[in-house]
Amino acid sequence: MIVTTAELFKHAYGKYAIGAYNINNAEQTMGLFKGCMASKAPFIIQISKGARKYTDKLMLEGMIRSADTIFPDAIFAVHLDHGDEETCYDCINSGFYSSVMIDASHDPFEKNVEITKRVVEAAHKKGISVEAELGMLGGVEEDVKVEDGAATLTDPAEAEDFVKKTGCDSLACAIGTSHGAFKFKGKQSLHFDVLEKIKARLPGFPLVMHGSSSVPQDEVARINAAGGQIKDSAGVNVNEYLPAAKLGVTKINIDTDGRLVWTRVHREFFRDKPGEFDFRAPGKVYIEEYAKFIASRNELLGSAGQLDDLRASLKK
Ligand SMILES: O=C(CO)COP(=O)(O)O
Ligand SMILES: O=C[C@H](O)COP(=O)(O)O
Ligand SMILES: [Zn+2]
Ligand SMILES: [Zn+2]
Repeated sequence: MIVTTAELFKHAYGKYAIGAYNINNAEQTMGLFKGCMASKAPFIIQISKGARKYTDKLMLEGMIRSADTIFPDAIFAVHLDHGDEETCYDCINSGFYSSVMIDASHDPFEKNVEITKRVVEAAHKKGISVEAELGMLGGVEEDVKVEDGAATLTDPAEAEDFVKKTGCDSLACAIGTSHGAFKFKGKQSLHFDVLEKIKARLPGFPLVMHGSSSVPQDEVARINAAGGQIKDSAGVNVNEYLPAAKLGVTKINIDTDGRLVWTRVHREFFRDKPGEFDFRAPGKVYIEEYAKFIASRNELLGSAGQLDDLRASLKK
């Protein structure tokens, strides 16, 4: 069942975070649904602009509709990840997405407000939730690369002002994470001090953490042992997910880790079976491994086991 992110956040706020996972193909979709069903967790399917171009946006829509039929107990939102204004309107008008992200965080504050406000107006007319972003994460996004040192943490006073001015339903904040597999140099922690200040100014308001992959070092070691060359990678400490959730982070975005699972499975598979050429053989392994990974993340986010209680609360 497709619901809005606002409905998911209402149940999760202050208690646990909903995992937001990107999908691009059928194997990822199957693994995601299987993992969420095994761990009895609600979830958010994220669709990036890149994913919409990879096969076709309608292909993704078809896969998700089919998964919804195959797994009738699933409760999830369909969310556009890092949208520009035009893509937001396309998703809002599609009648399929239940949530969009307008990411104008690279524009000056007033322009970000202006653009976000327009998207909120269009989305709310159709009952669709809007995530906006303030502050700048480091690392690589689809169209932009934020150079080392250029990332800026979200200013709590600006965050309060921004939410009041735009009417957005949730806010992606920069609290020290970045996209991709190379987040930190050395050991670093999230900026819980900033998060606390944002929560104090926006009590009860759902916050979003992008760039939350943990980049498991055992996974990277296996990839490299099977011919990969991923150097100096580092991710978020998984023991910081729940403390962040208690401070109002209701959505935690994890994409890179899933790509690492894919890379490990396929590198090891073809290393060990060099004569194999049926792509379904490694594909099957990947679906099961991705499902296991998703279930393990839902446990860490606290969303595991919440499905029945959420279902009951949605009926009220
Ligand atoms: O924020 C993300 C998607 O919007 C994903 O972040 P990661 O690169 O850490 O997985
Ligand atoms: O934030 C970016 C997400 O990880 C999606 O990545 P993508 O734009 O390469 O699909
Ligand atoms: Zn951004
Ligand atoms: Zn992101």
